[in-house]
Amino acid sequence: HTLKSLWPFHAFLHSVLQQLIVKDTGQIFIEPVDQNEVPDYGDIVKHPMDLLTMELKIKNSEYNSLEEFENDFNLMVSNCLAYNSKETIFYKAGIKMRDQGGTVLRTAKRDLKILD
Ligand SMILES: CCOC(=O)c1ccc2c(c1)NC(=O)[C@@H](C)N2
Repeated sequence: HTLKSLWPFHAFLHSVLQQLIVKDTGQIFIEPVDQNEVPDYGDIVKHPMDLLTMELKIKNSEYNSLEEFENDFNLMVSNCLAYNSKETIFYKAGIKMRDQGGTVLRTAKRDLKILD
């Protein structure tokens, strides 16, 4: 059996998401930005994304490939780097998530290839 046939694809994505959640030590990516707390967020960020929303999309089978999952990860990070100025904690956490999450995704992509 390969992972693809034995294990539903969404179980694989869920394990990748868990690894990204571990990297979010400041827990700033774990749920949607509260636009009541950050009133101008919607003026700058047109397509918000966060890890909880990605989990719900996995459950709804909305990802048909690792690339689609990766696109939402990259959207989440680019929103963070676009909205927050460079000297902020949020921006620095965005850089860290881009780098550490990128490594998680590269390994996941390699794992999928090996299993084919
Ligand atoms: C309770 C106030 O919460 C926030 O101000 C806040 C909380 C979470 C945030 C965020 C802001 N900004 C962001 O760019 C994304 C990454 N996360």
